[in-house]
Parts: sequence; structure tokens; C-alpha cells
Amino acid sequence: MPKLILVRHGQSQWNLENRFTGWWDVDLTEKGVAEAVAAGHLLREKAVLPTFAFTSLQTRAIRTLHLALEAAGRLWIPEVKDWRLNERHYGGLTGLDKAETAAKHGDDQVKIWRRSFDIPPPELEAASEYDLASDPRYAGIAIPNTESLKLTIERVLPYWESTILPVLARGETVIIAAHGNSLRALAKHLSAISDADITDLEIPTGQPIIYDFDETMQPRERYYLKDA
Ligand SMILES: O=C(O)[C@H](O)COP(=O)(O)O
Repeated sequence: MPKLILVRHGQSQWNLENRFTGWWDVDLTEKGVAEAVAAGHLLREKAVLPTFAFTSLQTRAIRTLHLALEAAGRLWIPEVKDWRLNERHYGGLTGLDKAETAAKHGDDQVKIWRRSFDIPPPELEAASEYDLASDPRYAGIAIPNTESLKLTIERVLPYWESTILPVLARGETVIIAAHGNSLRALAKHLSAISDADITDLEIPTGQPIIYDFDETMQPRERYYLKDA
């Protein structure tokens, strides 16, 4: 039965500092490294061994993938990196402190920016220090100025359908190391979560989530590998 493993990167420096991150490239903390290694040990312990990997273009997800694969003895498997698995772009909120932003704009407004389905945060200004236009990894890519979950789904899902699903369908055990909101986008689709209910879905760092697929490539309900 094809198996899909979703893992959100381990704690990042800006998770620790409680700052909006999005597409900004932030590395793992020591705790994040430990979470990634623990995820790999869990894969090995439960004998859920990936044969093909996908990740984003962001350091925190790439390192999480590599640390987990190394701990699982699978550093050698093929991997593909793609911007479509990046975190949702946090627009003009990038770099701001989440608590300070809530104090300034109110908890309700920040909840809308963070968890509403289709209301994007304010756009990133072109002159912002967080503008990624000159980052070589995004050469040729139309970098968004902000993204709601809906907009994130609009780039994650076509990639899932065109590129990841066919790999899974040929019988590979696929691991996707990505981000809170790119994984919420995928889980919304795979678990058929409504636009209203997706608000409540939180994805913890470094905790492998499994989808088993049946012979018609329909996903069963997801579960945490630690509970299997
Ligand atoms: O980009 C970020 O700030 C985090 O990775 C996810 O943030 P969120 O919990 O506000 O969606």
C-alpha cells in the first residue's frame, strides 16, 4: 500500500522568536535539529522507510529532511526540491513579532491573517528588506507578495497532482518535508477538510503524519506515526 509521510520542519529560529516567517529563509534551532533527528529515528523504529523525498527550497525544511533521512539510514534516496512546497508567503507581516502584531492590530485580525482560508496578509512592499527578488533560488519564479491558504493551495495542489502523486502511485514510500501551511494545504485536500474547518488544523513541528493510500489511490484517514 503506498504510504505518504508528511513532516513539518523542526523548530526554526523564528518559530522560537515568535516571528512571522513565510518565505524568509531561517535555519533550525538546536531543538529543531533534535526534532528532525527524532522524526528519523521514529521512521526507522516503525519501519516506515521513505524511498523518495520532496521538499521546499527553504533551509529549515531541507535540513529537516536530511537530518531525518540520515537518522533513518535513508540519506541516499532521490529527492526533489520545489518552491511550490514553500511556506505560505507572509507578505508585509514577514519578520514581525506575532505577539506585538496582535497587540497592535488585535487578536482577531491576526487570527484572520494566520488562519482564515482566503484573506491574505498585507502585501510585502517592494523596498522591504525581506524582498527575495535577488535570491538566486527564485530566479525565473513569480515570487508572490503575500499568500492566503487558498493561494497556497493553488500552487501546492497542481504540484501534488502532477509530480508527487504519480511517484506515490508507482508504489514509492514518499516523504514530504515542508511547512505548517503548505502541509495544511495538502492535508485539507487529502482529508477533505472544509474551508471553515481548516482554520482549526495545526501541524506540529517534526512530527511525522502518515496517509496510507488504497489500491485506487484514495487516502485513508491520516494519523501520527508516534501513535501507530
Ligand atoms: O511562517 C511562519 O511564521 C510559520 O512557519 C507558520 O506560521 P503560522 O503558525 O502563523 O501559520
